[in-house]
Amino acid sequence: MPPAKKAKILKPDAYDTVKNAHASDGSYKRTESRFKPKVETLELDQSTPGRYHLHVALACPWADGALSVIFLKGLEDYVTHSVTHPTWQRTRPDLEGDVHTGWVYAKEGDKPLSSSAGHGSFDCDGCIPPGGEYQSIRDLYVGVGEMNGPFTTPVLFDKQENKIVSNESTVILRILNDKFNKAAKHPDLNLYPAELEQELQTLNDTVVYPCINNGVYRSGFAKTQGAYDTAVGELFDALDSMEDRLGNARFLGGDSFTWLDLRLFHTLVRFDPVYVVYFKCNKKRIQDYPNLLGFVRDVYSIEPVKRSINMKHIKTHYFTSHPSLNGHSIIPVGSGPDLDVPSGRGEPVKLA
Ligand SMILES: N[C@@H](CCC(=O)N[C@@H](CS)C(=O)NCC(=O)O)C(=O)O
Repeated sequence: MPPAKKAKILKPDAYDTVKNAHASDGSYKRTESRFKPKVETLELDQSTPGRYHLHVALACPWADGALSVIFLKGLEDYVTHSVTHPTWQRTRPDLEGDVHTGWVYAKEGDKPLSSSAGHGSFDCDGCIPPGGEYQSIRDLYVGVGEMNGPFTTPVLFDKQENKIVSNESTVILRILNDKFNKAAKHPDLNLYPAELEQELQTLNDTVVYPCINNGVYRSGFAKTQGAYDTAVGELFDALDSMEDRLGNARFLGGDSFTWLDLRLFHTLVRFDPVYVVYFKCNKKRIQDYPNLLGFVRDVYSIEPVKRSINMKHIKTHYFTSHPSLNGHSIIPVGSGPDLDVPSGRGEPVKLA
């Protein structure tokens, strides 16, 4: 048998997509999503199972949050989903000069993939291809005429019309909560209680999104010391304030679990295993915040949320996808606190 071909080792920077989206002061600027329909006026089909499909990277907090809502609402038979390989790959490996790397599809049992710089070997466990001709998330965007990236997950896709319904997680969450209740097994579960709408939106817009959800990325992708110092300072101020808030209430809006808890959870559950090390968010760990740790355990105890968490995909993605941050794709040993223990914050969580 001929010897297995050795992967070619590339220069770390050559295949790295964490190169775009920075301001002149070195701070990270996330690109706005392009498909943000107004949910109130959106008309969606509620009687054709499988028409809508969610493309998910399980490592991605935004996409994984959307998958949690599919499970929470009992929509898995109506809105199908697929799961990418965790390690970013060149999406046009045969095209010389096209150095884009991003999410690609594989199926369980396929041969493991190396990082785009040629290091390591990462299996395809948990990958679910979407069927059809899509090899990557880029293919999906290109298929609807969107030639320029970023080619992000989540994407809610309408297979009948061959179009992207939305690629913005906040919009997709609201769609899944509001728009498929005839098909949902749990139509009464409402993650957007009207009486909390304004309060939660303000808390999101001023603290949770900019300083925490996006704050970890602003810290980790900063290209100057000043940009990093600002981002990490705002991040830990925000975590301190959430620690205080969750000392007085079980969830951000009080007794009931909402979309904003889900958004906060998906960042916190990745914090100790990934962001502390990878994004240099090491002033404190979630483990050092009793209320935040209890909150993460409470949310993780909600079975449909837990079902959406795949720690192997989470760790593999971050540590193997950006050669300029972790050239040899070594995955650190820690996986964060044990989440399978009672939070000590009262009765087991029950959803309304
Ligand atoms: N605003 C978007 C952000 C989505 C996003 O940035 N997803 C990342 C993964 S966590 C991605 O797919 N990045 C691919 C790339 O930048 O090439 C949302 O919340 O849906």
